[in-house]
Amino acid sequence: MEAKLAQSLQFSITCIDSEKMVRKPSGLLLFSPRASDQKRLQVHISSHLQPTRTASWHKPAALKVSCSYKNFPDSILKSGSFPASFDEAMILKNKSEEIEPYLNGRCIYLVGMMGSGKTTIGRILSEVLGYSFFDCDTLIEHTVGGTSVAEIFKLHGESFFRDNETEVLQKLSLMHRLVVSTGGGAVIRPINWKYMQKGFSVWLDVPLEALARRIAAIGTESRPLLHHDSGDAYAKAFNRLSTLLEERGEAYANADARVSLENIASKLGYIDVCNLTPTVIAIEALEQIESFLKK
Ligand SMILES: Nc1ncnc2c1ncn2[C@@H]1O[C@H](COP(=O)(O)OP(=O)(O)O)[C@@H](O)[C@H]1O
Ligand SMILES: O=C(O)C1=C[C@@H](OP(=O)(O)O)[C@@H](O)[C@H](O)C1
Repeated sequence: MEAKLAQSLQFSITCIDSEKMVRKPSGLLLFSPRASDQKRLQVHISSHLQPTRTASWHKPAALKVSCSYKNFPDSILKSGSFPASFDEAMILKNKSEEIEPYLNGRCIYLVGMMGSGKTTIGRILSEVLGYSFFDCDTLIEHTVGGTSVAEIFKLHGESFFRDNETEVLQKLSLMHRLVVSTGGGAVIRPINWKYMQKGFSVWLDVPLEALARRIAAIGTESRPLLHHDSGDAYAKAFNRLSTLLEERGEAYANADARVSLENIASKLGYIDVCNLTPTVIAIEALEQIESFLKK
């Protein structure tokens, strides 16, 4: 899919007719929240429903539902090595059906530091919303003849990479019904915001410690700005990421919506953000988009 888009980016842009593709939500879900919230919620999802905060995802609920696991795409129940609970998957599906009509086909751009989960969360969001998913880095790699991001940095330098990044964002901004995982540095050029403002931008705000843990676990081969040959992987990643975050913090805050993992963890009573599954984070992203839409 991304290969195909990369080709179309080079020749012509195929604009997707969002009107024809809008999904009509339907279904009936019955939620029985636990003792802490005795109020029984009946959530009718109909095409006339206003986007309201109906079932709150942060209260794991005993669910009486009219569907089964078969109703969920694989990516929701299992994103990489992160299995989602049935409750989480149900709430995500519910929330996505609720807000999808109000997006009017506008794209969602995920921004955030390297390792913040833009690709992981982006794939989940695209699946539940019935959108296509694109990763800017992958599109840039295709545009530059299949050269990896690391090689592009090495052979042509960062500003060449940034020019390609801007070009890809400009072309994506002409399209509809996409979830786009941008590169961590896309926020530094004001022109990129002009393109992203055609849709909704969502900042995945992940604490530095968690980012450094993730980067140390997966390595820095594909992330040239973090690459190092030796030394303590966690400490190196932490130091480099913290410098980058100082430079970019304000730029990320330009996003329409912010998904703070610290805020989600505190709502759920978790001490560490590493307990948050991608599905829970995707639900919060939809809730934050919904709040933005209501402004
Ligand atoms: N909620 C999460 N908890 C733990 N690890 C995560 C979570 N989300 C993503 N990851 C892991 O972090 C790494 C970076 O995620 P990725 O989605 O590639 O980030 P980005 O696209 O922002 O660089 C991957 O190994 C991914 O599996
Ligand atoms: O933060 C950055 O400047 C970069 C982030 C990377 O993308 P991810 O955020 O997807 O890792 C990639 O675009 C490039 O290595 C530069």
